[in-house]
Amino acid sequence: MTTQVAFVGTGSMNGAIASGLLASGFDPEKVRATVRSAASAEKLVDKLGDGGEKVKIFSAESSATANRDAVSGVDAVLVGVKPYDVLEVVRDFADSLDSQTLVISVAAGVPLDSLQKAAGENQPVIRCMPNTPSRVGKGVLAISSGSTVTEEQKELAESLLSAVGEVVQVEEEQMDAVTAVSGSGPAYAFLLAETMAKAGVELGFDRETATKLAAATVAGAGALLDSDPNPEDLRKAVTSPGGTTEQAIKTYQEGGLEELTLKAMRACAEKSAQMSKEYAE
Ligand SMILES: NC(=O)C1=CN([C@@H]2O[C@H](COP(=O)(O)OP(=O)(O)OC[C@H]3O[C@@H](n4cnc5c(N)ncnc54)[C@H](OP(=O)(O)O)[C@@H]3O)[C@@H](O)[C@H]2O)C=CC1
Ligand SMILES: O=C(O)[C@@H]1CCC=N1
Repeated sequence: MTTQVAFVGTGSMNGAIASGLLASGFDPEKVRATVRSAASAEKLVDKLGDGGEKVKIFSAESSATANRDAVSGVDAVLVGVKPYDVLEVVRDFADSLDSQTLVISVAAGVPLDSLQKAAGENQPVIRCMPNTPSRVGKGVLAISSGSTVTEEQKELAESLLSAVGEVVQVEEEQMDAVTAVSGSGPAYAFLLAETMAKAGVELGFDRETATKLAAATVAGAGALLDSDPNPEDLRKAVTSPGGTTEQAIKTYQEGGLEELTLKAMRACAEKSAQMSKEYAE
């Protein structure tokens, strides 16, 4: 692929996409990445993994034109700064974009309309809600395109993003729900692993062993789900009638796991909707 791509703000999320893209074989010499501090720029080489040393890295602290330099002449820009920084950062580099450069924001709660205004009324913009398993090529990336995005540009976005996971087209109004399920979702699975490890310590393991057992179990369950995306069947296959698992599942269900999960995901979606109002322009 000869596409050139710039990552503006390369932290947890954009760093995961950049690493996943490089691991998929994308030419590191076609990748630029920016961060705010010089210290983060130094650490980024290692964080990017395969080919990280060939990526051109810019820091906004070291150069006031870092983001403008990074986006100039590329085919796609992935904006991965915190939501409250997105519009200011996009406005700052907008004049350095080629007219065809695709601007993809991965920020939660920043509406397409606001991105469009910040980038310029004819600039192609896409709102994306990815997740961090993109780092290992197992992401889910929901995208919603602005009105000026051509079919060819949608294909470019899909071909770039599908290198790190599954790309799903959604309507923008579904982004709050997407954030609640897949954007924030990895944290729920990690919380489960964390909680299981703590409970393992209560049951008598040292912390290291408990964490190893819990993490390997959640990772193994994820790998099974990957080969057979049917959680209910997989759960039933572990649960022998009258056996041990049944006791644990019953305890979870009687304790309100379903209601609590719905409540947590509603809170997440509501926060995303509230942010969309805050960043509406
Ligand atoms: N983390 C996640 O799982 C997900 C995050 N997102 C979205 O991704 C975005 C980033 O979140 P996350 O990766 O967690 O945050 P991080 O804090 O990890 O990353 C933010 C990055 O932006 C850089 N940055 C800040 N200001 C500037 C600037 N002016 N110019 C260039 N770079 C800058 C930071 O550099 P420095 O380190 O030097 O400060 C850092 O590299 C958010 O909008 C979030 O909503 C979406 C889906 C999932
Ligand atoms: O917590 C957040 O706001 C970001 C968006 C989705 C996952 N992390």
